[in-house]
Amino acid sequence: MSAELIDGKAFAAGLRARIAEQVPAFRAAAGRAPGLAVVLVGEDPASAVYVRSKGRMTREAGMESFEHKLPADTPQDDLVALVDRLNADPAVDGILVQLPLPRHIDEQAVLTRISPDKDVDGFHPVNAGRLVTGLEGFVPCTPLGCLMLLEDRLGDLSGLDAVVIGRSNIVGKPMAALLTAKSCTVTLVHSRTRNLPHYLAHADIVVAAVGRPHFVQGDWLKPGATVIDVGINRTDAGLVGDVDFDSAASVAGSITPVPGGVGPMTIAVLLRNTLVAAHRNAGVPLAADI
Ligand SMILES: Nc1nc(=O)c2c([nH]1)NC[C@@H]1CN(c3ccc(C(=O)N[C@@H](CCC(=O)O)C(=O)O)cc3)C=[N+]21
Ligand SMILES: [Mg+2]
Repeated sequence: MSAELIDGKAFAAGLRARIAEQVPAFRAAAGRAPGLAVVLVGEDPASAVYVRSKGRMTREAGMESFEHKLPADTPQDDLVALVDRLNADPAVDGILVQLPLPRHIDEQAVLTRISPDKDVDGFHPVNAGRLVTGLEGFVPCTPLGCLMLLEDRLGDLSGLDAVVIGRSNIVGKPMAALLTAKSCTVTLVHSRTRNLPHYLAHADIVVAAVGRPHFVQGDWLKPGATVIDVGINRTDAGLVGDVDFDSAASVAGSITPVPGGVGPMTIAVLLRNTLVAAHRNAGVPLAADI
């Protein structure tokens, strides 16, 4: 191992502390706390763990957490009706509907129902459009967290070659848009890409979001590259990323671990987006950029 570790867990703790520092000013100006509503449908144990830690960290930051747990067989209309009530509730600044949803529910029908101004996940097509056109909106938490780690490590990203692996709406596509906005030369590769190592050989930045354990090999990387591993794969050996950590760490300049890398950033950015939403929704300017 010669790469430096990018400590996402520590960075996320610092970000949450900076958010918590700004909450009292919002409370004083608005007369209420910023509020985040989290909706969980069904009993998926991993989802239940995430939702619990989101609630705890929301409260630790001084914000209000509204948790809605619905049975797995909840009709889509009931879920949509709940989203409508949360859209109309002035105590709720951000709404997160935990994914994946049970199979009988049309995910897009639910996500597009969330008011774009409360869409702290940044999954609504209006916010996706705002991101690619450079308008103010909400950016999905995982790619924004990756960008924060990259800028902390590398400073100005302008002119760097970036390869994003994976083209999901949640990570790959918004990540490519963010890096493009930061003037990187971005290549988006995916499962149908021929000769993936060809593209990686030139990449100063690699963001891996493929959902395949240990997929990215160290000998594909440019020596000194900065590697961000978005993968959360549960295997018999525990939680592993999309990057083959041991081989990658001997070639990369710096690399995020799994766990302790991108995952904690996702929740910290969710709190950041919620604080930003609260200020926008209440018409209270934010004192400092976070
Ligand atoms: N509407 C919605 N928004 C999401 O942002 C969302 C979602 N649905 N569904 C599930 C995925 C997954 N996700 C993670 C959040 C934190 C960690 C995290 O904190 N991971 C820790 C360890 C977790 C563990 O040990 O299991 C780490 O990587 O160090 C991981 C994954 C948010 N998601
Ligand atoms: Mg793919």
